[in-house]
Amino acid sequence: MSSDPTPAPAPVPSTSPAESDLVRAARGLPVSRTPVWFMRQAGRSLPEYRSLRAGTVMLDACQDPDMVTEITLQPVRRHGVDAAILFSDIVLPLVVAGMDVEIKPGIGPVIDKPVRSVADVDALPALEPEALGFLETAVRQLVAELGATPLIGFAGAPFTLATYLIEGGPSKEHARTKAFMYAEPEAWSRLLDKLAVSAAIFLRAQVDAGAVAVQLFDSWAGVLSAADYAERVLPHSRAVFDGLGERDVPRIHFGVGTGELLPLIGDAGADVVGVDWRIPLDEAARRVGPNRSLQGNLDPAVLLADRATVDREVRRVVEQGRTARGHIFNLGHGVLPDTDPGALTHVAELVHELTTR
Ligand SMILES: Cc1c2[nH]c(c1CCC(=O)O)Cc1[nH]c(c(CCC(=O)O)c1C)Cc1[nH]c(c(CCC(=O)O)c1C)Cc1[nH]c(c(C)c1CCC(=O)O)C2
Repeated sequence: MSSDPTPAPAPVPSTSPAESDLVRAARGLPVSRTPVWFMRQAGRSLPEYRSLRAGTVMLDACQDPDMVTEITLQPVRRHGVDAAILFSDIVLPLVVAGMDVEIKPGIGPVIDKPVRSVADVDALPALEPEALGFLETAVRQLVAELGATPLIGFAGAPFTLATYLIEGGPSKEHARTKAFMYAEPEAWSRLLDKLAVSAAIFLRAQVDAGAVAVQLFDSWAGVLSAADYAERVLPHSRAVFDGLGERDVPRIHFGVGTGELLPLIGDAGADVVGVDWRIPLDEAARRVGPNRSLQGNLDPAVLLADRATVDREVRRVVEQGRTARGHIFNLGHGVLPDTDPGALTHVAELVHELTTR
């Protein structure tokens, strides 16, 4: 309707997390500069994390509000990123519900008695919201400390959690998971329903305590065909987002190797689609369409290269990101353990320098 040719003025940086550049980019609104954060920014790449965590088991650290608060804040202080993401793990809701999940150092989540039968699915314990008091305490403390910096809450998507439950640990092909999906479609659907319910409880607890955006990690969804994803997985991921009800927080939906699934990943109810490094953001923008923003997609391995290479790749991602409705700069997957933290700080500064309006 408007014929005013002058572009919208750049907003001044906000003092409210709900009005931050992260939230605005997620909604496709004008930003003062492209917001940047890094998946797995809190954790193993930081020496201050390694010394704080020494002697504490990962899953205990995740349930200690003071430790969660400090670890979550570390990368915000160090890198000047535009968002914090709660320090936790996608398997935490399963642990709190009473499943015998362990995180083995150097391996990842391991389950003693994997889910292999219909009876195993029906025997899984449910997550009680009342058990998440530690999480609410951590989020409230964090929000108080973070000031204008937004906190992202997160959960693992039903499919990715199911891969750990069925395989019993990390796997490459997820063959047992797919076999169960094909052989026991009804039990599969009940399993993913249960996981969707607990993911929604986990997200609601974080949002109700003050997280202003959420990310659903379906890290391993890229192993599925589009048809199987659409029919057997997407409805359950959508149920997680629907479980947020009227909570008006932007929803980020991420998976690895999902180039062929991007339109569907958006359709599951995302405001922002997370993209790994395999396809450029301009192509990703074409695939998700004009109604969603993008997050990504610097290859985490680029951070192990020389500074000139890092700068060239950051510039490319920033330029290609300009074709999206909104862009949140991030890596295409988590920070690799050997990453020099100085490289992350540099990337955050460079993105800000290149995009300040
Ligand atoms: C594969 C894996 C999981 N859980 C774990 C592994 C092995 C990790 C490894 O040694 O590399 C165990 C784990 N998870 C996390 C830690 C601690 C810190 C660290 O190593 O950096 C550890 C030891 C933090 C985390 N783990 C996760 C987060 C949340 C979000 C984030 O910071 O990006 C954190 C702090 C989320 C998570 N957790 C998991 C997945 C698939 C995801 C989704 C993100 C992804 O695909 O990488 C399962």
